[in-house]
Amino acid sequence: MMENVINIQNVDRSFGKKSVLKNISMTIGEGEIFGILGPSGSGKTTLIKLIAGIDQSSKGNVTVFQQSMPNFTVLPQVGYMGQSDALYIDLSGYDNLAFFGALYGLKGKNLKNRIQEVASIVGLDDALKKEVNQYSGGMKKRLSLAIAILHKPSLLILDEPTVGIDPVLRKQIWKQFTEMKEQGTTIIITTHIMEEAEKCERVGLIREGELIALDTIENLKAKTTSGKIEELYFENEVIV
Ligand SMILES: Nc1ncnc2c1ncn2[C@@H]1O[C@H](COP(=O)(O)OP(=O)(O)OP(=O)(O)O)[C@@H](O)[C@H]1O
Repeated sequence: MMENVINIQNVDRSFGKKSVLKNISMTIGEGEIFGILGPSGSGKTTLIKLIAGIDQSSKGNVTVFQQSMPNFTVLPQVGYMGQSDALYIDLSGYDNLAFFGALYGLKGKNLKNRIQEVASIVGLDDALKKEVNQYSGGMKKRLSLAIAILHKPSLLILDEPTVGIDPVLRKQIWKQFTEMKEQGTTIIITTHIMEEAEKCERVGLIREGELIALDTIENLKAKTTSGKIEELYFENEVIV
């Protein structure tokens, strides 16, 4: 049986008087590729930050690997890639990877090999020696992704991972996600692009902080008359 890695129960998140997440409940299973789809400002980033333990809910519970979040003991098992790059731009790509690798406790030959491995996954083999301030936006994004997967996390949380990445590399990165999934990694991806959401096994649709639908792409499409998931955003009824 597939175990639930993530359990979100009646979660609210407010900033002052502004309610950004409203009574969200969902579970995500081990080895699932789960998409969080919603327009800009709907609350996707806020939600995954609660899962990653970077932020705390105002109400309700988030558990990851059966631990109530935020929880430091869970962090080594989590890889997180935010929307803005957290890179040292005066260092080379290699040194960025070496720095974060050391934080994760990787050393010596293991670290070296793993850096080569992740660099090749994201197509940065030839750019590792360059300083990051010479990288393009897409290259920085790929380096951030390489850092997020460096320690082989069991849970990978990615905020719009393939924005600014060309289709060829996007395909390669998705292939890697599938391989990681097959090895049991749970992957959560936020996106506002339908095509990207369609690659996920299940998708939660968020609108103005509410989870309006959650299902497989196939089932979500079956709930529409046009066969287009976008349609669900224009319905008033919440179908979770
Ligand atoms: N720390 C904060 N203080 C106040 N408001 C915040 C804070 N963080 C997020 N918000 C607000 O919460 C809402 C949801 O933001 P969030 O970043 O989660 O949306 P999103 O769906 O990820 O959007 P995008 O796709 O543009 O990143 C926005 O209106 C945002 O202004």
